[in-house]
Amino acid sequence: MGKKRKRENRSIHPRNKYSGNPPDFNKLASLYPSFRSYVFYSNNGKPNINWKDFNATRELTRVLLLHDHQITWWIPDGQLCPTVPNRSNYIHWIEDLLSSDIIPNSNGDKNSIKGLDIGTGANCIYPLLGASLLGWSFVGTDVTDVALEWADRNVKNNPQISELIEIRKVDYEKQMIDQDPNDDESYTDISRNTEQTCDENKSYHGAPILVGVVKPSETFDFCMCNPPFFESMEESGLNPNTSCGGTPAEMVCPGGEQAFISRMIQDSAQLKQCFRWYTSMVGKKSSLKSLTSKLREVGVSVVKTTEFVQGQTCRWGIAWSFVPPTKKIISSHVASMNVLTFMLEGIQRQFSAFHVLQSVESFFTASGAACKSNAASFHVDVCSNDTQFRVTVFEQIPGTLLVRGSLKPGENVVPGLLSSIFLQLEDALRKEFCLEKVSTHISN
Ligand SMILES: C[S@@+](CC[C@H](N)C(=O)[O-])C[C@H]1O[C@@H](n2cnc3c(N)ncnc32)[C@H](O)[C@@H]1O
Repeated sequence: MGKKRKRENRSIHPRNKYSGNPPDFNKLASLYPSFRSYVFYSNNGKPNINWKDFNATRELTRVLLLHDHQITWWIPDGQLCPTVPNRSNYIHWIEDLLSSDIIPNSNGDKNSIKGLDIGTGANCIYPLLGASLLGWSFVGTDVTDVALEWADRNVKNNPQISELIEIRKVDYEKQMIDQDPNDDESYTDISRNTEQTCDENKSYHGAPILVGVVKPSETFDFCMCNPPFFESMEESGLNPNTSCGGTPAEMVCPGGEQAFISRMIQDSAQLKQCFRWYTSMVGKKSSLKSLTSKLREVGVSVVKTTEFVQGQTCRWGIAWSFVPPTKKIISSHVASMNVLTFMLEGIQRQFSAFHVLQSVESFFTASGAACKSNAASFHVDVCSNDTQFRVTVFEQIPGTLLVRGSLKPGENVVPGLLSSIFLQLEDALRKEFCLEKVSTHISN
């Protein structure tokens, strides 16, 4: 129990309303009679609810949204019931991305942030939280009638923020008609490009996600998505310890999250800078690697990942952008294929740039290359049979280093060789120095 609490504290975002301040069931029970009926007291006198009871978890979400966010909210039986503290973490992570200087902030007006929530669900949780916590405006999309009807109700029942939220139907039929019936390519050719790295060639054949949903000339600061993670309801194996509901339409899509997010990536490669940040939740850590490779293939400028620990389950977040990174982080000549860069974030306290430099040297020496390191300017010159290059380690902020590899002037290298060496180096350094949680890749 102590262990679990520690884990939750570690993961909750510091700006989350519930960080260090978990929901007070006693107080909520005394204020809301409808919630009181679900609260029971365990032997140690602590109030709790039966997490396996959908009605109890839905009522908790209702009173938390009302009490802490002044949001009037409801969903019909069986629809996916969100947990408010956990969903808030994703919102705050996006807030961090938007305020970071990883990419330049072209939208100078902090007060007019606009996001698109892919698959907003009947619960419409992200637009409701984003609008009430941060004043963001949203387009929330969905495909099912029940989701669209209830998301709309949840918006209309909150006139204080309703102006900020548009619920948009993803019109599958219309998209199919608009498409040239002989032109199957528009949706299949990009998937072919990424199939080599696609998990068992799973591809998405569902409704449009971004292309065809975003209107011409529309731009957004970000998109977010809690995708259908699973390939079947059996796979979802509904958590026996909780009852958060969830219908097949909400939980399942052919190919699962791999296919869904891969389509998001393909769409983003067409829409490019229509969004400053593309983001999605990821249900399985194993999906991250293949998604990250796909992102590299389509030429994104930045990828960031994070971990959301949600009680006993873990989820991950992945974010990417086509906006060129700020000069502050990465010099302009990074665009040349002769320079590769990656960030090491979450470096454990006992390690410094010097340790990383030493490790870079051992990494290349172990593979038979000759190395000459310069501790004063934090670089190692590497000379192998194939090529010569310099690796430099830069301190960014405490706990974050930038590692840059650059070919010696005039040096040519087999295409892809430097990036493949760098992927391995990045992997090795991350394993040695970083807490597992966060990683950032910047590549050209
Ligand atoms: C896991 S639920 C997420 C609901 C809500 N955002 C949340 O976090 O609780 C996934 C949602 O995506 C919707 N969906 C599936 N395919 C979609 C598509 N192509 N475009 C928009 N929404 C889609 C489903 O109907 C469902 O409401």
